[in-house]
Formats: sequence, C-alpha cells, structure tokens
Amino acid sequence: MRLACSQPSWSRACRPIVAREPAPGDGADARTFDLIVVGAGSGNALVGPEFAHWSVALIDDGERFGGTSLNAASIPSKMFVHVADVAAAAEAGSRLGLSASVDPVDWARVRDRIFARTDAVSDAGLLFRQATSPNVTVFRETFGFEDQHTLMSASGVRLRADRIVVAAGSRPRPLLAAYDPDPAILDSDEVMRIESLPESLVIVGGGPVAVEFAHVFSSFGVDVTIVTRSERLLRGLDVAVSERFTASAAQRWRLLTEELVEAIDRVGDHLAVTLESGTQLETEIVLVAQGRIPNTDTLGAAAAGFDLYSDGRLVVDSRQRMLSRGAPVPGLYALGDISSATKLKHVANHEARVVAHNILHPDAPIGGEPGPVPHAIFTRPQIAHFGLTEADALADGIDAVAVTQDYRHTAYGWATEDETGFCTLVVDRDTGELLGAHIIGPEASILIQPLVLAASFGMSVRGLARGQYWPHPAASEVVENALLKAEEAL
Ligand SMILES: Cc1cc2nc3c(=O)[nH]c(=O)nc-3n(C[C@H](O)[C@H](O)[C@H](O)COP(=O)(O)OP(=O)(O)OC[C@H]3O[C@@H](n4cnc5c(N)ncnc54)[C@H](O)[C@@H]3O)c2cc1C
Ligand SMILES: NC(=O)c1ccc[n+]([C@@H]2O[C@H](COP(=O)([O-])OP(=O)(O)OC[C@H]3O[C@@H](n4cnc5c(N)ncnc54)[C@H](O)[C@@H]3O)[C@@H](O)[C@H]2O)c1
Repeated sequence: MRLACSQPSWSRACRPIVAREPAPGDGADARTFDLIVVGAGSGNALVGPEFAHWSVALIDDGERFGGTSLNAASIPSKMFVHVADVAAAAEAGSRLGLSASVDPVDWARVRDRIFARTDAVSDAGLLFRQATSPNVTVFRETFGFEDQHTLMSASGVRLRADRIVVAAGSRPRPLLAAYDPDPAILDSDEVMRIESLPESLVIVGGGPVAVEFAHVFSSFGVDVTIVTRSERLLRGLDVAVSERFTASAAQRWRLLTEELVEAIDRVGDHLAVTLESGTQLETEIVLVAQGRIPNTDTLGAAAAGFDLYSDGRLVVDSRQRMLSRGAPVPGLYALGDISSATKLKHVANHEARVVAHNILHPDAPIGGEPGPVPHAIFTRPQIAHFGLTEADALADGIDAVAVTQDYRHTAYGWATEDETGFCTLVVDRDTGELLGAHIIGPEASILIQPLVLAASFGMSVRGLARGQYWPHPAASEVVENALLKAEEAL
C-alpha cells in the first residue's frame, strides 16, 4: 500500500510554547486586534456579520483551513459511511430475496469525490476570509500564549487583544506501544486519504472512531480486526446497547477485547502487531483510535496560568469564560473540544453561539446547555442516545422506569428483517419526563430527535404518542411504541 503523502497530511510541527511570566508592558510591540480567535473550526463560524466593525485576528495552523470536522472528522467520515451503508445494504439484499454484490470498491473515486467536496469548501472558506472579510486577518501558523492577552507564533509574530476566543480543538491520542514511526500506522486524520485500500486493517480502540471506520473499511471488503482494552465496544453507552453492538460486531469483524498493543514491527510489506497477551497479528495498516487530547499544551495554556482539568482541557464556566485560579479571566472564552467534556461538533457549534453572544452582549450574558446532548454513532447498526441510562438514574436515587421496544416487533422491522435494533426509554415516574433514550438500529440518528425535543422542552411522555400522528409504517413507529409502553409503565 502506498500512502497519499509520506508525511501525515494533518501533522503539525508544533512545539509546546512555554509562556513567560507576564511582565508589565509585555505585548507592547504586538499587533493589536479587537478580537483574536484561535482555531478556524467552530471558531471561524463565530465571526459573523455582527463582528463586521471589529478587527479580528483568526489563527489556524491546520494544513487545510476550516478545522477538524470539515477536513478530517465528522463530515468526510460520514461521507465515507454513506458509501459503506450503500455497500452494506447491497450485501444484505440476499436475506430479502435480492441478489446483489459489491464489485471491488473504487477507493480512489470514493475518496476523491469526498475530498473534492470538502477541500473546495475549505478553499472557499479561506478565500472568503482572506479576500472578502476586510476586518479579518488570517494567520496560518501555531501560536501560543505569551501572557493571558498576548499570543506569539513560532516565527515571532505577536498578537494582542482584550478579547480572545480559544477554539483550538483536540488531536488524536498517540499510541502507547513500542514502534518506529511508519507511514502505515495512521490516525483518523490520516486514514481517509490513503492511496489505496489495504487488504487488512487493525484498529486499536473501541470508541466511535474505531467502530465507524470498522464499518467503512469492512463494507469496502477490508479484513478488519479491532483490538480494545475494554471487555466490549462503546463501553460508555447503555450496557444493553453496548452488549448488543459488540455481539453484532463480532459477527463481522475479528474482535479482540481486553487486549493492549505492546509493539508494532515492520516485516516486509506488513506490520506485525504484538499484543500483551502474546497474540500476533499481521496487517497492512494500523488505525490508532484511542481518543483525542486537547491542544492546550501547544498553546502553552498551563504556563499562561489558565485552569486545566487533569485531562488537559481548559476549565470554563457556564458562560464559556476561561478561568484562572478559579476566577473568570475578563474577555477570554473557550469552546469546543479544547474545553468541552463532550467532544461533538453540535456542542462546539452551540458553544460558539454562546461565546459570540456573550462577547457582543456582556451585560446580558447567556450560558448553559439548552437541553440533553444527543450523540449519534454512524456505524452499523447506527446508535444514538442522550441522557441517563436506567442504571445511572437509579444510582442517582431517581425513581425511574425503563421500557424497551424492539424494531422487529414493528412493521418497519418486518420489512428490514431487523433482529438487533431496539429503543430504550428511561422515564422519571414522578414527572413522566424522559431522562434518557438509547437506540440501536437503522435510522437511530434520526429517530432520537423527537425524544430530544420532548426532553428539551420538559414534555411528559403521557399523551405524547397518542397526541400526534406517526406515519405508518415508518421506522418512527419504534419510538411511538416505546412511548406508549413508557406511558403504560408509569
Ligand atoms: C473521525 C472523527 C469523526 C467525528 N465525527 C463526528 C460526528 O459525526 N458528529 C459530531 O458531532 N462530532 C464528530 N466528531 C467530533 C468533532 O469533529 C469535533 O468535536 C469538532 O471538530 C471540534 O471542533 P472544534 O472547533 O472544537 O475544533 P477543531 O475543528 O479541531 O478546530 C481547531 C483548530 O485549531 C487549530 N489549532 C490548534 N492549536 C492551535 C494553535 N496553537 N495555534 C493555531 N492553531 C491551532 C487546529 O489546526 C484546528 O484547525 C468526530 C471526530 C473525529 C476525530
Ligand atoms: N459520530 C460521532 O459523533 C463521532 C465519531 C467519531 C468520533 N467522535 C468523537 O471523537 C472523539 C474521539 O473518538 P475516539 O473513538 O477516538 O475516542 P473515545 O475516547 O471515545 O474512545 C477511545 C477508545 O480508546 C481506548 N483507549 C484510550 N486510551 C487507551 C490506551 N492508552 N490504551 C488502550 N486503549 C485506550 C478506550 O478504551 C476507548 O475504547 C470522541 O470524543 C467522540 O465523541 C464522535
């Protein structure tokens, strides 16, 4: 297998920048702006027309402009997932009386269609900022804090502002094992741009990145092995969902649980992966999917005196203000992966709206989450969830009841011959309100939304199913029936 580029396309040669002790007069020779935004992912979206009269420095060191979601995460990965879904649906046709198969996947066409679209959006976004946003100056290199209001780049550019937004995101956590750098040991930033499909892939990790890419590559005919230290995949989810998914995954992928990678060695065309148990795997490429670490180190955030969690995230209050020694630092805000415990794009987007409002309207600040945060995982089958599991609710001393509706007992489930899908609702017996919902099955990412709506607006499940029409025989009848069961159980 050849890689599209010998260097990881997303690697940044950024060294930690250690801040000096702030000194009086520091930053005097710096270029001064009304606002500095570090990170052109969700941070770029924050700078709307309402900032037209502000001078803004927009800093981003990514090889492609526009942040992780556009260039290396949610958007391209879901474009690959769509192709994988089409391939998987064709393969599944035999159970329904349809003979269909997938010819060898034209990887180059699949990949190039996706990146032609996202690269064009990235290029257009940069052009918009550089050519048609006269108040915005774009800086394309790594910056670090010199003091709490001054940033300095490796090349010596110094910028200063009273208001700074830190939206610098996160990066893949490196593999803790003995290995020499090898172009076939990849992270999620890199794996989508490989030159050709490998015959085999070992994925290290058991979270969303692992299971989404396992679905993509296995649907494209790659022999996939997952190595995870946990006893099952997606361990943070509702236990029944995690168990059902793990059982289904084990039928399609080689699954090695409670295993750690000890070493990776190159042997000719292949990599030899040695696990702590002594098991040896031979593979063409390895995908490291062991979570992400916030970019606070490259920013020198600790040395600048900002409060950090033990996992390296910036501490912010409900208004997204950055803290130093427990107190908000005037004018400084953070958002997205660099500060949020929930590393999701819709969370970063919401926080960007909060920050923009609070900068523009300091006398009428807003903050906090608008409701439960849904999380959809685009693997096969899809998974979506929010809120508490039944076990969480009981542990919190809440009088909760949980009900489960299987897909296979609905007309949609008959049509698709679904055997694995279900929807579990966790409901507060006192109020009838939804505390959580956990869905595994086709269209889960869409089916979750009426439940998010009900929970966000404090609706009781009483009357929720009967008080509206549900199109028959759509997948949404799974949710309708679950709500009817919940009402009966109260
Ligand atoms: C493979 C994958 C799939 C995902 N799929 C989904 C999904 O389906 N749905 C979902 O909601 N979420 C998904 N996520 C998570 C989502 O991508 C992130 O939560 C989101 O991109 C975070 O956005 P952000 O604005 O915080 O940071 P980013 O978009 O990462 O922006 C930060 C920017 O700051 C720049 N930067 C960092 N440090 C510095 C510095 N010191 N100086 C200058 N610039 C700097 C970086 O180059 C980067 O461009 C996925 C993540 C991955 C890895
Ligand atoms: N559909 C989506 O919304 C989506 C898709 C992909 C990624 N994401 C986001 O991107 C982030 C990264 O995803 P991820 O799957 O890489 O991370 P994750 O943190 O969810 O999972 C990481 C996996 O690696 C394992 N791991 C961590 N450290 C390890 C170590 N030292 N040794 C062995 N195993 C280790 C964990 O046990 C876990 O199985 C997540 O926060 C997720 O929310 C979201």
